[in-house]
Amino acid sequence: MTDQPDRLFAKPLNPVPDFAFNQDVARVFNDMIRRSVPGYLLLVEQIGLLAARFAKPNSLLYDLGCSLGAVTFELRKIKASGARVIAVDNSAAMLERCRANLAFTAKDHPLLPVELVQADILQLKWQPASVVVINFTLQFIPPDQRLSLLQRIRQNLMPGGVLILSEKLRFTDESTEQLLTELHLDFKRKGGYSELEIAQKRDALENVMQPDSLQTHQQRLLQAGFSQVHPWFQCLNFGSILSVA
Ligand SMILES: C[S@@+](CC[C@H](N)C(=O)[O-])C[C@H]1O[C@@H](n2cnc3c(N)ncnc32)[C@H](O)[C@@H]1O
Ligand SMILES: O=C(O)C(=O)C[C@]1(C(=O)O)C=C[C@@H](O)C=C1
Repeated sequence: MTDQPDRLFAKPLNPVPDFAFNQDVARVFNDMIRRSVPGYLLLVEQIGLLAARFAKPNSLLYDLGCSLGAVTFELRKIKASGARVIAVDNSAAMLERCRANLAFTAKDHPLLPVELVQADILQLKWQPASVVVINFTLQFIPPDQRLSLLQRIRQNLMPGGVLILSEKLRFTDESTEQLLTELHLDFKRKGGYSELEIAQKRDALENVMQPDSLQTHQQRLLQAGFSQVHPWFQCLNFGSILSVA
């Protein structure tokens, strides 16, 4: 399945529809996320490095909101005998492409088996895991359901297991929020997005994506029962946190 360049918001839309992970987005997502999230490729690669340190043999590694499988591709390279990757997404369109992408993977080195699950991560039937990754997905979960989701993740992590949570970040300091937002828009402009695309994408995300501050994430992760919370990556207004059960 060929990916296409992201031109979804290039023409005037009236009204601008709420952003949804549908066929149109899935078709351009590979391009969209690289041009929208600064440091994305480096982040995904480093997630593989962090996960490899904590993955336990004969355990599960979860990728929650797997989209096209970028994180799953990193998790399946991990050398942990008997481990399995469970890649979850509630978008059939995303999973269809993820399945096709996985089929193309070279078979020239041993890879962990992957199970694709179409489900709402809020309704997931959990099995004990050593690694859970939720990469730019929690921000699409209703804020009042985020703590209970993190508590369920914590309860299903083995001792010493980890959650790697990456999110777009909001800043409580107004000048920081304004500066990093502008720098993010500069990043999008450099990636070839027009002012119309930037404005329409922002409107489309308005009702479906609610970023939190780093402080809110840290407090909520401790409240969910994690013993250690380590912010380890930030690029402009996008960051990632490693939390240890
Ligand atoms: C920004 S994308 C995640 C990017 C992906 N993790 C990566 O690193 O390339 C958000 C994904 O979460 C999925 N998603 C959003 N809400 C979900 C839910 N409640 N249950 C399962 N998947 C969900 C969307 O379909 C979408 O594929
Ligand atoms: O904040 C934005 O403008 C974004 O495009 C961010 C973001 C994300 O963080 O998930 C939003 C939608 C797409 O999934 C790609 C990137």
